[in-house]
Amino acid sequence: MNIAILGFGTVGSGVYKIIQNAKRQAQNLHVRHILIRKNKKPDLPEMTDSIDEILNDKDVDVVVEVIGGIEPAHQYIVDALKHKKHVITANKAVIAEYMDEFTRIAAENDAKFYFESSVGGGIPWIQGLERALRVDDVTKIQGIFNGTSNFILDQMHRTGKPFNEVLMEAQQLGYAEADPSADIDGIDVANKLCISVDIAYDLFIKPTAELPIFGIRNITEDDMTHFDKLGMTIKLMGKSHQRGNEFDYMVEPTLYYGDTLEAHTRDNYNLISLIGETIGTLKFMGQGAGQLPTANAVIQDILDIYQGKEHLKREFKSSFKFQPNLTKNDYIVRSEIDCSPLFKGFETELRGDYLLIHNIPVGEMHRLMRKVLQRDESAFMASLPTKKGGAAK
Ligand SMILES: NC(=O)C1=CN([C@@H]2O[C@H](COP(=O)(O)OP(=O)(O)OC[C@H]3O[C@@H](n4cnc5c(N)ncnc54)[C@H](OP(=O)(O)O)[C@@H]3O)[C@@H](O)[C@H]2O)C=CC1
Ligand SMILES: N[C@@H](CC=O)C(=O)O
Repeated sequence: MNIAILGFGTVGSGVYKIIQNAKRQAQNLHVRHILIRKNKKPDLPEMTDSIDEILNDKDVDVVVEVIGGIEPAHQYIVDALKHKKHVITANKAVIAEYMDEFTRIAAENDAKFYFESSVGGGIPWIQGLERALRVDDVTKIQGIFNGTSNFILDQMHRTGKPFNEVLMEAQQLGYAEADPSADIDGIDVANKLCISVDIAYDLFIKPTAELPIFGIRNITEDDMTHFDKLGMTIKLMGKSHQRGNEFDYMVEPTLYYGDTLEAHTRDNYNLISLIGETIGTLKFMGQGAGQLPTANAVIQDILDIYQGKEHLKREFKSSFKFQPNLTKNDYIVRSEIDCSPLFKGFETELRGDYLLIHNIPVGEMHRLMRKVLQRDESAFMASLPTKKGGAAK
């Protein structure tokens, strides 16, 4: 099977490396072209800066898009599918934005569009979710979806190193996005949750600014110490629930007690869970970022095509409505301003530098927190865990 790799960075070079050292079924794969930027000096005989050379090469079976970003990645994927080439991508930003278009064009051209590596890096999450959906409705998805933010929070927690130092380490290790604000502001989790929700509920939701998304940019070493004293560990989570004809969606820092799997998810690892009617809770864990785990998932998709393994069909026809206030949580807020008047309709409690807000609808919490941020751009919030039926105090 002949492959063209678009983009030769962390993931692209990982795919090349695995195929060059091929073992087992990967021995059936051959890299025919590697697209590099215009005017960049090619270091390998497979390198070209001409996308047309790749699109017009009848012997290319699969195009692997790992350039990242929206354009030209979007155009290259569309063009490759229209040239009847199968497309594999790890680019969650472009999938979250154009999943419906890619799915339609792939079907019209009898081509496959697979993207296992885009959510959870090396974890077979999409495969697991699609498999669960063969039998069950999935009523809840929640996960640590971002390796960089998990690495940052875990390192801060275990070593006490400052945020910026561990962010730099994550960048050096190849975990972070080209613009790491996507990792720390929750945008990358938002994209991955959109992709998961699209598949789980068979609808198409784009990662817009109106969705409840709050990242970890503002967490401080003092916050970490405070949470530690409470016996809790903080994780950046993506969550969605489906009830009746409605679903919710949120990205937010979340506190976990030390005896949970989430609290024990370290380094660049991700932990993604689903709840299905008959299967109950299923958890998927593995390296959510990094060269070889991600490249491994790309290769798995290519091998699925090689073996003629079909993935789940998507029609995006479900009538579920987005309801930001479907679920309620307790939250902890740190701000330099007195923000309790903003939350006056809810039960609140002042604990030192932190305000606890009880039983507030999630959408409302995120809406009010945006108001807090307008007056104090360093404010931070996290949702609190429930344990044995009760809210954390
Ligand atoms: N790194 C990871 O752990 C994971 C990454 N992903 C996703 O995979 C994709 C690739 O990520 P990653 O490999 O880390 O990113 P990198 O930035 O390391 O690699 C991207 C490569 O594409 C090249 N490139 C950019 N634009 C063009 C263009 N127009 N034509 C040709 N080449 C181009 C870049 O060149 P230059 O260096 O000159 O900019 C760079 O070599 C992203 O969508 C990312 O979100 C998904 C899961 C995990
Ligand atoms: N930047 C991403 C890369 C993988 O998706 C992350 O850190 O998870």
